[in-house]
Amino acid sequence: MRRPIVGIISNAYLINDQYPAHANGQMNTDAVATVSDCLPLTFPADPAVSPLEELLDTFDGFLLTGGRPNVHPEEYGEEPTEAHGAFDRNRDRVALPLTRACIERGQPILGICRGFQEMAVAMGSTLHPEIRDLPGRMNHRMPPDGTLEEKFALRHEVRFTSGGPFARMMGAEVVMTNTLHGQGIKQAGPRVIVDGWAPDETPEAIHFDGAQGFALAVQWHPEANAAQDPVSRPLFEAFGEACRAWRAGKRPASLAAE
Ligand SMILES: N[C@@H](CCC(=O)NCCCC(=O)O)C(=O)O
Repeated sequence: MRRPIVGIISNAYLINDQYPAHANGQMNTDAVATVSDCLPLTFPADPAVSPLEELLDTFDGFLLTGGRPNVHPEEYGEEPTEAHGAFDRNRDRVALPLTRACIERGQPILGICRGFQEMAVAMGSTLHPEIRDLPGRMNHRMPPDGTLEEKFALRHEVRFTSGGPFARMMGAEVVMTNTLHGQGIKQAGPRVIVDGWAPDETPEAIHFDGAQGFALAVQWHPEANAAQDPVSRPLFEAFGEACRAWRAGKRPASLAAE
């Protein structure tokens, strides 16, 4: 049986400041290929060329990657301010409906950083545009002038719920992660279960009440050093197993009965 195919959502770029492109980081494709053991294919984050039903029919699972632009606040009922920074409305219009469809169908989906925020908002959460401005919060942003190693260095602990899905997956209740984000969950949606927190109580890991399939999201970047990092590896391995099951036609019991 061929390997499962994982759709990796793109970000929008201008090559040479003039040539529009869809792309994603090589760390993401490498993690999906070598740790999840799936075929990574990037798809354009544009509903005009990536219709939801075709995405769902084409891919066995989805990776919503990080991205510098922020989810537009109108997706969670708020007005944009200067603090919200740049947006990518096309990606919002693909990622949020895709999240809801995957959670309903039990089709595997993994969210990273912006992808974590997209999945949280898709399921009713609100975001704060700059968490480091909140009392008692750390600066979760990457060092802007750092090297790649410095940007993706492990910077803070994440504490998981004892006995929760992340603690069981990682074999630990406290782990170290990197951090490259300015925004964060302000109010979790009704089905969003926060399962991991930074030391300043910033939500760092979520799953979804009633989700029948693999639907997990993390605020940090597990794709960095995914093959060696003891936190990243089990996450991408579990994602790959879920995609293999989907590829083999296995469906959550509640869905199989339909
Ligand atoms: N824009 C959101 C999400 C941050 C995120 O995905 N960071 C990784 C981006 C890496 C890069 O392309 O610079 C936020 O700021 O919280």
